[in-house]
Amino acid sequence: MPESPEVLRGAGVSPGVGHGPVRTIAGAVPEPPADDRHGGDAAAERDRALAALEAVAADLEARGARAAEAGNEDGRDVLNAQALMARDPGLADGVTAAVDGGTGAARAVFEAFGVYREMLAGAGGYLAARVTDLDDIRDRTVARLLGLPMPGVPDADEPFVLVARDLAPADTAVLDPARVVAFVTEEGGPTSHTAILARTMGVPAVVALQGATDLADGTPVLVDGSAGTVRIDPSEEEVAAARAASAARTAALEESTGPGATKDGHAVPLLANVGGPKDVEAALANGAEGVGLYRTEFLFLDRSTPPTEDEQVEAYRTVLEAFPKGRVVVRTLDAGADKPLAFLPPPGEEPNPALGERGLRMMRRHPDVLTAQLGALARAAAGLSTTLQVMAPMVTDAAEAAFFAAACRDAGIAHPGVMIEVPAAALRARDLASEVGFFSLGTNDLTQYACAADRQVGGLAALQDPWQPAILDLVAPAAAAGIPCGVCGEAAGDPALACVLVGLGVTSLSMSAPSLPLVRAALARHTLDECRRAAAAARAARTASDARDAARAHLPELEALGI
Ligand SMILES: C=C(OP(=O)(O)O)C(=O)O
Ligand SMILES: [Mg+2]
Repeated sequence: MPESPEVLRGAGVSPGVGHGPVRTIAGAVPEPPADDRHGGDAAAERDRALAALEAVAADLEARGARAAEAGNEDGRDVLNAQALMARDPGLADGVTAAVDGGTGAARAVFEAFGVYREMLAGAGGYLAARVTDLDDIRDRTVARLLGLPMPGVPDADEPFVLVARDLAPADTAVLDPARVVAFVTEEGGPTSHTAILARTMGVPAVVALQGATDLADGTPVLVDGSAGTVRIDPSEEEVAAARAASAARTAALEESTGPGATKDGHAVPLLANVGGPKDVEAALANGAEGVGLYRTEFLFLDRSTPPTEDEQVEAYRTVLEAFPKGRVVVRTLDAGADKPLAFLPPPGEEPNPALGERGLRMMRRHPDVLTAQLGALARAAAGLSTTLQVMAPMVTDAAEAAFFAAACRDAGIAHPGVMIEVPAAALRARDLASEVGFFSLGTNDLTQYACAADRQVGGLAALQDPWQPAILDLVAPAAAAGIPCGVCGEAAGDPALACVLVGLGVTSLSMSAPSLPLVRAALARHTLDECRRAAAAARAARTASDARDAARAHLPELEALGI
């Protein structure tokens, strides 16, 4: 049936249904003209400028208090630090001097911030990373003085659908999942960090939706994060039907508990992807049997110096202790490309950072950082019953796998493994399997590299699809290489694809915690044989969408789960 023009289609990256009015993150605030002069009353103009700064500081503090009430204490700290910047006496002096010289309030604010901006940018590292925070305060103050809409996440009393070109980490620090019923972005691919964040928060999301930011504020929309659709001005019946499907799914999910297994009892441990101790609660709440991917670089994003061994031990031990009967797979730092770390910059200009020094390549250049991390991991696991497994990202061949295994052995780590996310490693998985004890397939990067489609480019979403039969062809040799082979890329969280991966021989699945129940339910309703038939049918297809359809034909129970 052709779809009505009221339905826009993007990439569904976080399941669920959200209904509410559109609220758009306002666009850039323009620079006030350089010749902006006030009418002559300098005292009044100065008061206006300083009052605007104070109002911005107070608003940031109020948002901080709301973030803390919603349990987001990191968000509160970021916002309080911004409020302090807005109240900096040196900044007020700069504004006063410019206004006294005849400059209009908005331009005076813009120029006073400019001085600080240069100082911070010049300082490099952590301080340079604060330039964005400073720009945000400047833009808020200028918007207030010029009567323009406030940039950043809008304030609203009723639940709303947040629409943006893309979401910056600073925008998301204050998001309250009770108020934001869905995300819709014009950019961002299925493996972008906006998509990962949406899944972590359990908020339905559609990304790479062309024309998203043309939706007028207040337009009612119905977002389906599984189908990737946004229905404009839906009827009451449509909203009710979507809600009913969503409720049926929730009911089915409530029945799905316990360890992961197919209908005929083939065990498939279901694990969580975490970025640090803060994600443990959601992992446990969703029944994770352990951690399949601990992205350690997220602990150290905002620092100009490497973390000390003691700091690391604490962060690792908290996660290890949460799974005394399970396993925790920790990934060594994956610095570079989409996860730049200030204290580990690339050695020089890299025209293609995704193809540059990242992951294990970076660690080989900084062996001291790798040794310290492995040492901290060994210390963190000492005396605990949890099984610690440690894996390296961005491994290309058997020599690199051997290097990593030796470094682990030297540190006293018993279970070294590697991620399979470079096509060369997947094709020669047997060579790598003789060096390490396990594989974990990173389907996000594997898809990026196999399809030559940068995961940060929203326009290429169709090519960043792990249903591409070529990706399944790369999974197969890794799963058949004779050592345990999990999947920790986002593909593991797609219930239909999870069944296919199990059919290809994958031995565990790790995903954002909110995806666990649906994957558990999908597996529990299909036999290993059905999964194998679905996998064979998907590999025999010629396009990603044909592969999806072909697999579904062998997974009859997906529909009952609203998938
Ligand atoms: C799990 C993966 O790692 P990341 O998304 O952190 O690069 C992957 O590439 O699939
Ligand atoms: Mg990766």
